[in-house]
Amino acid sequence: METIQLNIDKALSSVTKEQVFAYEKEVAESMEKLHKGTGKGNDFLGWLHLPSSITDAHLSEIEAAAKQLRERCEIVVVIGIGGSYLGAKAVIEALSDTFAQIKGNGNNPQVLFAGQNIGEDYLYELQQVLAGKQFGLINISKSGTTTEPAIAFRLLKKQLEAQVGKEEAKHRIIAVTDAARGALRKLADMEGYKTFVIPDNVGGRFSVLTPVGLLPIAVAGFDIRSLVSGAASMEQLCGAEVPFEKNPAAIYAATRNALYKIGQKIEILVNFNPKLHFFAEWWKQLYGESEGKDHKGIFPASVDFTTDLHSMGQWIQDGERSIFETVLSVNKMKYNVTIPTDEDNLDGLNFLAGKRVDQVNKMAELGTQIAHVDGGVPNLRIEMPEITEKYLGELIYFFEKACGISGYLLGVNPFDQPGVEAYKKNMFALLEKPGYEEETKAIKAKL
Ligand SMILES: O=P(O)(O)OC[C@H]1O[C@H](O)[C@H](O)[C@@H](O)[C@@H]1O
Repeated sequence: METIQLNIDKALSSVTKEQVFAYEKEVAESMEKLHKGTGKGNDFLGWLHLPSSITDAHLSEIEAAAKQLRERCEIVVVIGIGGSYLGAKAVIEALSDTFAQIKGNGNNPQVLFAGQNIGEDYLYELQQVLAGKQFGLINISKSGTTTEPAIAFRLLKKQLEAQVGKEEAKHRIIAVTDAARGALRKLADMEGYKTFVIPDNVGGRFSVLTPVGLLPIAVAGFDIRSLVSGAASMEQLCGAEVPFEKNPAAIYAATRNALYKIGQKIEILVNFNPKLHFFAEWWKQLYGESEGKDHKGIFPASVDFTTDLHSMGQWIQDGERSIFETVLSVNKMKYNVTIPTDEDNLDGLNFLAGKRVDQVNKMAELGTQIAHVDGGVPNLRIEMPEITEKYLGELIYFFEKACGISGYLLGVNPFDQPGVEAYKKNMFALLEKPGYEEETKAIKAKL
């Protein structure tokens, strides 16, 4: 059976296999911390066995709720930020027709996003798109108190109720939030919205395989069962009992930590397929929030190739040698486009006539790998047979498991994010939120 494959051969000019394998014992200890729940942040390990424990009944409930929205709505707006946004966005973008918003999307509603920014023009333009349309809302917030989605929900709830009335609006709003806490839970219970629970022990950035990701993905018309089963097969392949050298999550965690140790402090997730752009955004939150603390951590960056070879390519080839690349490589394209021959051949490209576009892309990929490795950029490669729900599920779990191991190797708590509160505190102080009087005074003195 085909699965995603990790290959670290082209990183081994910078670190030796021995340096990677020297992590075997520490990886085993990290793995034990995860599986026995004895490490830091052990109240957030609900993602570890999530794929294998999702029940058929739970998936059916999500599918039924998705069906309700699909039947009533031509547009569904998913409201959320961070972990309550990026997983669904990543999977939907990866699986969708790139031009679905122009072409239409068959029987599927358009899925749009809000609450992931505080862009006034973004919200205005979204409201204009929704005017006169049959739309619905999925409001996602684990804490139920995050400002960005709360502002978006306030606006769009009002608009929906104005367009279809309060009663119908109730059937078009679904809330995904904590079982008991937070303003969104209170509001949903008061208004009588259908709700789904984000388990207490699953942090936002690890929540894509809960209704946080599964509901929007199902609304968009994709197969959540296949996504979950891909993740479940990776749960086995990255299990605690799988030996170090055969365990892709263990090898990835060890390699990136070995590279970090020798000064490669930036990891660039590379794709050669624009559909994976938002997968990298999801990955950046996963690794950035998990590892960037105590003044430590690899900085997770991303590029889309070949696009960014024409902008960032120079830096990567020739800039400071503090980076390594992890390339997401997709074997098989969905469609077949052949380069035509041209009588005049003014562009000199007739040597490519008859070749598929992807053949050119693959040679760009190979050429880039060789150039970057020659230029001193260690290269890890993850091969994906094709972009399907199953392989995305595998990739998601692989990165989650490796992230847990890697965070423990680094010596941090991979499951908290205390640093993100600093801007919120200042923003509330500047906006003179009741209860922030002291902070307001203090921050105004700094202006
Ligand atoms: O789901 P929510 O509670 O609204 O949180 C949404 C996001 O914002 C927070 O500030 C955190 O940095 C993220 O880890 C989280 O995923």
